[in-house]
Amino acid sequence: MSTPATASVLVVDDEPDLRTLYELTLLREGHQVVSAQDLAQAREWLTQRRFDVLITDMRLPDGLGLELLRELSTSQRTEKCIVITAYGSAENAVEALKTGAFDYLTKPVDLKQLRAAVSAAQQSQRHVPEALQPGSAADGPRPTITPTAEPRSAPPPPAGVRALACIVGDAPSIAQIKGRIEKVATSMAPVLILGESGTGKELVARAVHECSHRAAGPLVAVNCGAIPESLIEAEFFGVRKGAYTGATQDREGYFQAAKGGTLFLDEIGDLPLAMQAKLLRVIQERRVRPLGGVQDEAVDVRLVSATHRDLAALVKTGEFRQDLFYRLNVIELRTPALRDRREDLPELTHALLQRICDETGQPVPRLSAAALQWLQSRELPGNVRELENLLQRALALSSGHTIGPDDFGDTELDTIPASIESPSQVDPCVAPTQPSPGIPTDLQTYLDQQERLVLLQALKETDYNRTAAAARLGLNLRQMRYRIQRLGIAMPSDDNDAG
Ligand SMILES: Nc1ncnc2c1ncn2[C@@H]1O[C@H](COP(=O)(O)OP(=O)(O)OP(=O)(O)O)[C@@H](O)[C@H]1O
Repeated sequence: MSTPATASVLVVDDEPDLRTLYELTLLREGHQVVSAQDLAQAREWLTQRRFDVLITDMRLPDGLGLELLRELSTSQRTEKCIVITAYGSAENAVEALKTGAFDYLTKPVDLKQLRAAVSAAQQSQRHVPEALQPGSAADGPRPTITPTAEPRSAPPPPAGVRALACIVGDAPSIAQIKGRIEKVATSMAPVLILGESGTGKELVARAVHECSHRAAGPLVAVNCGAIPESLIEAEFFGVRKGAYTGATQDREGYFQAAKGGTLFLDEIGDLPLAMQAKLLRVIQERRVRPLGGVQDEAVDVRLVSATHRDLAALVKTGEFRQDLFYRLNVIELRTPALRDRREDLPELTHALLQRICDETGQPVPRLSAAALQWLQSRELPGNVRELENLLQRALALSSGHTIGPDDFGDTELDTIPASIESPSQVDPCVAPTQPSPGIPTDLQTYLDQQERLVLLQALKETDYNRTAAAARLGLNLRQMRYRIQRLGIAMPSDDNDAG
């Protein structure tokens, strides 16, 4: 097997000049390179020996480069494939990734990106025991690619195993998503995570990152719905000193901060249209230009996006760009709603209690059978987040070593005071009781509590329609969502943004 610095590479391109250029570039990096001018020659090489990386042009005289990818996949070979596509050909790039390409490059190929892609592909090759490696050069060339007994990938690294373990549950839908995370983690293909609020989309994004060869790099998580529109471009692409009054120094954007790692775009469905166009350009060109900058910078991130909204429906209504959707949705992962995996509730409850107590340093109480039954009887439309909130509340209210059904009290949505104006209705720890108005001992907590009550009342009165509740309070939907998230308000349904 190659040392980490040296990869064995097969380059397939019918243009002799380009072949030479790629070969020289990679040889200079210390890689071992052989080349082929068409599919037939490439197949011959592949029957003779194993490579770390295969770089192939999309269009070849005797067929499409994708045929090689399919053959390698059928034969369970582990070569990482990089496909070179024509400039602006989004369909080809997406098809290549869906066929299992590790990455793609667009023509004219930037040699720096070529080097980076080969090195990333090489790093993502998991260690395979020498004995399992196929393809000694003993046999002569044969026209088909040799299947091997080699598994497609070894188990994920320890951080990946830990991240997967954080996704609690044994339901088939959870087992399936974990399996898919492991499978997709080793490619550069963009991942789109879909699922209701509170179903663990962020946990899934983290697991994709931790299982990937980019795990040593940063994971930068961005809530696209919470950034004020006027700041969004600077936040994503960075700012050069002097770009505007107040820009007194260069500042990195999310793309720069995530270099070598993963950029997690949460609530991607809330990205304004103008920003969608800019994001698309960055994905296509793999370059960003900071605000006020004169030079583009190469982008080296893997994109993982998530949303609780129906992106395909947003595409239909023109709220989300189809071309961007197509680009982000190369690999789709769906997190199941809690109601569709009720069997996981006991295990989840136990794991969440353990986690909350670890964080607060308190002993883990026992959950009585009646308490578990009480939880089982709830609808829990806010999914695992709602379960977590309920347990937190029960822990705060329970006095003994056991949590009983009474410790859950009334659910918060049932206990909104008739009038939100009376401070006597709020927690006495943070607000003074009547008749003396006094002053709260923790102003921020007091204000948060007041804001929470106002929001809950507005939501309740509008049947939990965020748009209507926001209008009642003189807020826009973006501001409303931000507040709901900041204050951890569990919503009964995810589809109530409209009208
Ligand atoms: N399968 C799970 N196992 C353990 N904890 C979970 C699981 N799913 C969700 N959680 C916990 O529930 C809470 C909400 O999860 P997370 O933030 O990942 O949800 P989300 O789908 O991203 O929600 P939103 O769409 O509102 O951002 C977190 O504290 C998370 O750790």
